Amino acid sequence: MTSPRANAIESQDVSLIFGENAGVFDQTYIVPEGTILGLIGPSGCGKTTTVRLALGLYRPHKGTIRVLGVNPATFRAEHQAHIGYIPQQFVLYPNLSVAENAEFIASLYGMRRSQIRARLDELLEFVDLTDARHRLGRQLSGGMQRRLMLVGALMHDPDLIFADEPTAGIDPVLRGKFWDYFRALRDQGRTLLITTQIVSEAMYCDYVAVMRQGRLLAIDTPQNLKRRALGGEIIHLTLANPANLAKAVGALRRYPHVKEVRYVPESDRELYVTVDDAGDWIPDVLNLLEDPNGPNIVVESAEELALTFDDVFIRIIRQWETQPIDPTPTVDDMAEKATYDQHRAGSSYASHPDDNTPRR
Ligand SMILES: Nc1ncnc2c1ncn2[C@@H]1O[C@H](COP(=O)(O)OP(=O)(O)OP(=O)(O)O)[C@@H](O)[C@H]1O
Repeated sequence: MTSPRANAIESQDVSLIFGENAGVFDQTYIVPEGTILGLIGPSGCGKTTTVRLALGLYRPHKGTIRVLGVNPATFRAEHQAHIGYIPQQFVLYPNLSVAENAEFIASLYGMRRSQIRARLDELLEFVDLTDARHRLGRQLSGGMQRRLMLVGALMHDPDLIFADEPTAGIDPVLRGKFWDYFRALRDQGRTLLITTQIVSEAMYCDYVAVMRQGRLLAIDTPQNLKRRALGGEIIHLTLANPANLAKAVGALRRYPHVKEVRYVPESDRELYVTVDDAGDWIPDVLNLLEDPNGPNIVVESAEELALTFDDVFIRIIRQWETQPIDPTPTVDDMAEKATYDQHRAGSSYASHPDDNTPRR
């Protein structure tokens, strides 16, 4: 068995309270090294505050936070050298070229000219800005400015990258490209914490934290969040003959692996059937219904109901509003669950010596 990766970020019971429902409350989460955590929630839910706490720009009123093994409130230049940050409000020098803007940022990290030149060529290529390297900041489109900010955040080759709503207000094609960049950085072994209000971006993340009113409502893999929100996965069944609907419901409700059977509104021959894993159970459900010695029902189609992340998030928020849910993963996808739980178990928040030595 491979040993779990270390955690780039460990936050335990962290609160920073600006006012009633303003700030962050009892935040417990981890970000394993080499993964992307997406922090998703509406405006004002506390995403930027979460990032600022991890950067050491804010100190918590309560709880502990460790970033690359260190309390971020005590970060020194040697720690910051491992961290890249794309803030929500970015600054570009309008009269400097693309290359000069990036060089200026790199010089703040004390990089040498030869290092800067090699790194800049590589990064401009990475974000398709090579042809624009001599263009002035004020001549760049909004999308080019964003890509230049990414270059600036990566110049000093950080291990851990924070990006605060990097895809806000940009077109879907460029948004997709940004997620390609982020996943490529993840594949190089870097860790990313990315905030967004765009719920569908959850699918690009390894782990997703759903935030509302300063609280983390749920943290898990995108697939597991779907399962938790729905109580499993849903098979959408269409029968050939409406006359068999009641018989099918009876047979399915007696089947131990079926968790729930619901009628599809305004249809006389369709059903939603909740199971643990739709892919695994569709053949069994078909065999059960079509058994000539049993119900003998002809099924016209059976497929997994593809719900969007918007549906999933609405359900998570509704569940939280009616009965606050445990934010820890409770899932049955063993591989993914084991990974996240191993990281959690391995993070002994209370036992960290309060040292100030960067881990890498
Ligand atoms: N320095 C501060 N002083 C007082 N209140 C603050 C401060 N910073 C943030 N807040 C409040 O805390 C809450 C969370 O703000 P935060 O900026 O973290 O949210 P957000 O999810 O990043 O929002 P957005 O998506 O609009 O950037 C908001 O109600 C905000 O008004």
